[in-house]
Amino acid sequence: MPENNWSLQPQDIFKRSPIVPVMVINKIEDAVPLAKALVAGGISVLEVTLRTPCALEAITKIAKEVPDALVGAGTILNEDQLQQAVDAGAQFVITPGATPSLLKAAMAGNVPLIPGVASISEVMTGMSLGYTNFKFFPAEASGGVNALKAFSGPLADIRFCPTGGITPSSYRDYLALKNVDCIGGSWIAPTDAMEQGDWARITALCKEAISGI
Ligand SMILES: O=C(O)C(=O)C[C@H](O)[C@H](O)COP(=O)(O)O
Repeated sequence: MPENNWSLQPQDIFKRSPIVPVMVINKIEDAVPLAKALVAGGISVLEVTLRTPCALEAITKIAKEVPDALVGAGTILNEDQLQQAVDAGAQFVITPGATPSLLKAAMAGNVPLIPGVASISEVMTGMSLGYTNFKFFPAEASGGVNALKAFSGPLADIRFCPTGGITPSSYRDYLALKNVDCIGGSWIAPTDAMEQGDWARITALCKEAISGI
């Protein structure tokens, strides 16, 4: 297996928080209060999706101003975005899918990549380049809990963070799987709570989710 020069190992990211909020930040002023609300609720691994114009700036601010959080960039689709996320201060990078060139570029850098996969062949491509930890996306649409159970036979040493379509009523079923350390979801950081500046509600949602595990 190739060695990596990453500043942080993906297994340490996976073990740090059982729930990874998928964050869509529309207003830069929301970035730090949102991150603080999540950390206050016991969730400290944060995925900021690069789906909004202020996402990179949000990553920079959270990395500087919320030291208890581990902030990563999501929705990375190519090497340019990978570089932008690294330059913004992302501590890890997470993608919905993966190309061999993106996998190779991240493996040569210092910031860990969690590649998105939806099939065993995609996992095998990642494994051949040294990857062991993957985002299973879109989890529910790609077979959900049953698919991950089936993956655990041939892919016994591979760890997954399922994301996509996971809800407050299904996250425990995923976390109970032996090849799952953490799950991703947007329900924990709802847009309406952010719009209302209702940070207490977000903290409460985190606490409720963590206490239910
Ligand atoms: O933008 C990305 O890179 C993504 O991977 C998409 C997110 O993971 C899903 O949007 C999760 O959202 P929910 O299904 O609402 O929990």
